[in-house]
Amino acid sequence: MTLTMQQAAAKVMVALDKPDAEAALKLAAQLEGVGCWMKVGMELFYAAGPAVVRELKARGFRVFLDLKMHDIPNTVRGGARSITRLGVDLFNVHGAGGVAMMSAAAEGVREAVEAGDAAAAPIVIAVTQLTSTSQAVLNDEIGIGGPLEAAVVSYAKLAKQAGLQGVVASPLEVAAIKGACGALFITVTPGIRPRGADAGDQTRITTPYDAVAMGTDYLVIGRPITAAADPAGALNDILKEMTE
Ligand SMILES: O=C(O)c1cc(=O)[nH]c(=O)n1[C@@H]1O[C@H](COP(=O)(O)O)[C@@H](O)[C@H]1O
Repeated sequence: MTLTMQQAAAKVMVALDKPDAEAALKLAAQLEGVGCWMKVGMELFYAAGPAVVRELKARGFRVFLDLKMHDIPNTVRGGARSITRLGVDLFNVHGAGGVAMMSAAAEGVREAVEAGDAAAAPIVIAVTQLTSTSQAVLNDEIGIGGPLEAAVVSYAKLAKQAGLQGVVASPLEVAAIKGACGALFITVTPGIRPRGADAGDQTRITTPYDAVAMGTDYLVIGRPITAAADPAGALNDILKEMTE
């Protein structure tokens, strides 16, 4: 299926990895009206907190809050309640916490919605293996044996069992995840690099075009946009590539 520019924009989550609200909102202003999501991660949230999330929502962005919660189930349940009250559209927990922890996140969301503290339930997804992790690091350093794809699919199945709606993985694993968990199980994929862009610390990378061809639902893209001299132009080039 060929995407329109609007459909492509709705699949892009821009990683707003900035040190403070001023820098983040300045960048967001340049991308307003395009239709992309904003991802607020640790760097920005630890500095600017819930206020920056509310401001992005007020400016019309859909927001992915990326805090990768990983703690005992009771703590994660409470964290999920707080995040749900904040009104984000999607957030993640770490799959490494296991089924009880991931289920607690889903329960926290339900509790906040049932208490009338949130208008809608955010989508909850689990991180599988970070896109900076290579096959060699997984096997030789972390100590998980076998193919990386199998480890990712195993996390995806646990996330589904826990009642989560999807996972974070690289586009390279999307077909295997959808094969194991169904076409509707959401895949959110960082590790996106336009041809010729610096991979940086990412190891499992694909181009925006390949990510779309591999069937990913959402492309998380940071530095190729946020570190560009013209972020709006860089995003536009990526959207054009996605519609090819
Ligand atoms: O959960 C995430 O968003 C995430 C998971 C993962 O496996 N890899 C990964 O890169 N991310 C995030 O995706 C973004 C990628 O940014 P760039 O590498 O600058 O495009 C960063 O904000 C990461 O924190």
